[in-house]
Amino acid sequence: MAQYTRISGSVGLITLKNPPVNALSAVVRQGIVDSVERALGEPEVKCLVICGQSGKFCGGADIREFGKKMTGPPLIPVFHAIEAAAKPVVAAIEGIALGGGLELALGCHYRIAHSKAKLGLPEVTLGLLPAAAGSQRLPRLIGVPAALDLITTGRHVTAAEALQLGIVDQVTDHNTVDAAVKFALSVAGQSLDARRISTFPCPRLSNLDAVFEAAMQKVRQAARGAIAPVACVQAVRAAATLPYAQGLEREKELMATLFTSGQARALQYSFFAQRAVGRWSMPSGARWDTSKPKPIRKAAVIGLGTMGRGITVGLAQAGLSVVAVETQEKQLMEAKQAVSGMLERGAKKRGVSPPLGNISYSSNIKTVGDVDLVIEAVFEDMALKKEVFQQLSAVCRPGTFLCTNTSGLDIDDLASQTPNPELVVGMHFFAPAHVMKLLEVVYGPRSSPQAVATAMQLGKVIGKVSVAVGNCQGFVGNRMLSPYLSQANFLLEEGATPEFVDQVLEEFGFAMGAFRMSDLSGLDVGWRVRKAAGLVVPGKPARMRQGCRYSPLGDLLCEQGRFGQKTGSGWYQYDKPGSRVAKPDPWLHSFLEEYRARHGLVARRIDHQEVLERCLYSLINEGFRILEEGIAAGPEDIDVIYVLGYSWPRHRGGPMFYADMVGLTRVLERLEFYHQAHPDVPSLQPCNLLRKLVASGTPPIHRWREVIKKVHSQL
Ligand SMILES: CCCCCCCCCCCCC/C=C/C(=O)SCCNC(=O)CCNC(=O)[C@H](O)C(C)(C)COP(=O)(O)OP(=O)(O)OC[C@H]1O[C@@H](n2cnc3c(N)ncnc32)[C@H](O)[C@@H]1OP(=O)(O)O
Repeated sequence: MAQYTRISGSVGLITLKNPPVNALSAVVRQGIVDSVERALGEPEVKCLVICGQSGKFCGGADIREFGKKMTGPPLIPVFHAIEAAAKPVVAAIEGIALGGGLELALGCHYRIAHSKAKLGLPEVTLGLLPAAAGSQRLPRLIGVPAALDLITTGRHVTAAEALQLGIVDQVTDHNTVDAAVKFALSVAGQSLDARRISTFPCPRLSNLDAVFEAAMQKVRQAARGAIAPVACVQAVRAAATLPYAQGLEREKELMATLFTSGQARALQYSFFAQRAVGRWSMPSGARWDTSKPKPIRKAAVIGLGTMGRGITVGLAQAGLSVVAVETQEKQLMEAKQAVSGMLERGAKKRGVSPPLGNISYSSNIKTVGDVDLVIEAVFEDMALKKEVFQQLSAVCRPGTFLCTNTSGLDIDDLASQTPNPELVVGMHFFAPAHVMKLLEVVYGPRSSPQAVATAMQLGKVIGKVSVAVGNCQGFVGNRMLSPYLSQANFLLEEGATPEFVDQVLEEFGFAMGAFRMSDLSGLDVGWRVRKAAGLVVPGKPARMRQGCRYSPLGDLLCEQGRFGQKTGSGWYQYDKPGSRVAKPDPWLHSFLEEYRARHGLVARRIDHQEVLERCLYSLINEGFRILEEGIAAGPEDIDVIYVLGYSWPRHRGGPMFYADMVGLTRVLERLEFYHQAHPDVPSLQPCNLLRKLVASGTPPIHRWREVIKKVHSQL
């Protein structure tokens, strides 16, 4: 709702009340209309102030209303009524003014912001554009280049930047509503002719075409197929070239296309999924709301390689006290320098001082005796990790949580090295660990709910989106990647090239195709895992292992020392080791031809559809297996992992959302088709849960949990 009160005798105060972020629901919109009408009708009222309850101005349109039948007054006429008012209206911006919230403020005659407030038009991140006249008012207020930047990126700006850009008129460190009331009284009675943004001409640009061409090129490059950023540029162009009323028409037309698009649905699903993963549950019934985390004040990181350094930076930046341990003196010195450099660069960016004093370095593992939690980040080798866990069990005080940063090793096996396996969880960070948002928190069968709650809470403290998953080979992300990469390899055997496979996957929206990504991560990583699993038989490049089809192509490249970017060659060639520019490699093409000839394989023409379906549907099929086994609690967990950790295009929601969009019946049919053609590839065999979902009438994704529950109860 919106509450109307009178303060200081002559000020009408409208307070938006719709927790948690005062979103502009139908009731709130109606409340604003009624309050404005009332204030304008009261002769004693000289001016109005609009604010939000609980220190939050407004988080924008109510996203939960999208996709439902629209009721209540639409936003544009509401904002026009405010702008047309004959009495000054001042927005008192505390906390947030985002999307429709900022558009509401732009409809007001003046804007006063608290110094800690954040403002922005993030609609593009939801697959939309600021279609409550934001795309038309903002360029008129701050000029085209700055408006293009804010609207196409959706970034939030601080109150200080908003003041500099001219979005707000004043910034205060004190009570914002008081400041706004004082300000409103000071301007009451003055002419409002120069305060109605819709009447402003858009600031002229001499190089208008060049500015818009450059903006379009920039968003097309960054968008990887997303349509909203392109529409945002088009809407701002309308503001720059058309009268306001016509610009609004164009804004509406562009919004109509976006509003009902699959991309908007995917991005809005992603928004809620990212928040839903915090409400984790385990198959035992333990849940986020019944498991209390222990506060972590002091943590230790063991092993200061690339991952350990990033984790140390993340912990120190979040204000924790960190003991950073590396037993090799030379490596310790290098790590200290690297960590300090990262902290200094990060602090410079944020305009704060680097938290160097939060870290103490040591080459002795015995120095971790008084910490609350340890994150072991030594080399990915089970024997080494076990040794470290045994040492930690001896030196840590009772109750210390022992976490391992691993991308796929057995958490339970490691837990068995300690007398308190309930205190052990996996924390799978993604490189670079201080930058990437994703954290897989992996619980073993003996991990206690409190250990999981503590790791999830710690993830939140250090700014990660944490997803709780069960223990299995590769956990969720890497386990699903395995059939995807296998299919990519099989396609090469059958006649495709790495360039073609990557092109198809990149056109789908991945930042990198399977082969460019493998070259970046290092081909030796998978080679080591396959060796440990007994799949690599030197000198035996046969195409079957343990009764299933196997492609030894990656192993053969590794045997030649082709580990990817770091060695200057892999699936592609590079100018020098470490170079990032992948070039097609004639050597690789002849190698593939010889390989096919040696195995009696005849290259055939493979089309886009086959590449996409075989790579993606096998990955999705593994996702259904993961849900069936209870390794992930719901499809949102998998989708968040893929969007944040594996560059799955956000505007496609994630693999499970994509399956829902394609249609489960279609996915099932195509998997059956490919499995018939390749009966020796078990990952193409449709899993039970997928069949069950189709048999139960292909419910929409938000109802899959009901079917999953039934499957689990029958196990
Ligand atoms: C057929 C043709 C039709 C064509 C035309 C139709 C047009 C009709 C529509 C016109 C509208 C156009 C223009 C306006 C559009 C918008 O305003 S879109 C929304 C823009 N706003 C945002 O994107 C802000 C989103 N929110 C956030 O970024 C963050 O939530 C936050 C505000 C910064 C707060 O962050 P934090 O404190 O970390 O809390 P969270 O956990 O993120 O959120 C707390 C809960 O609040 C829920 N929530 C947040 N924002 C909204 C919202 N705008 N609407 C509804 N709910 C919101 C969030 O989901 C959390 O709840 P839970 O999910 O239950 O945890």
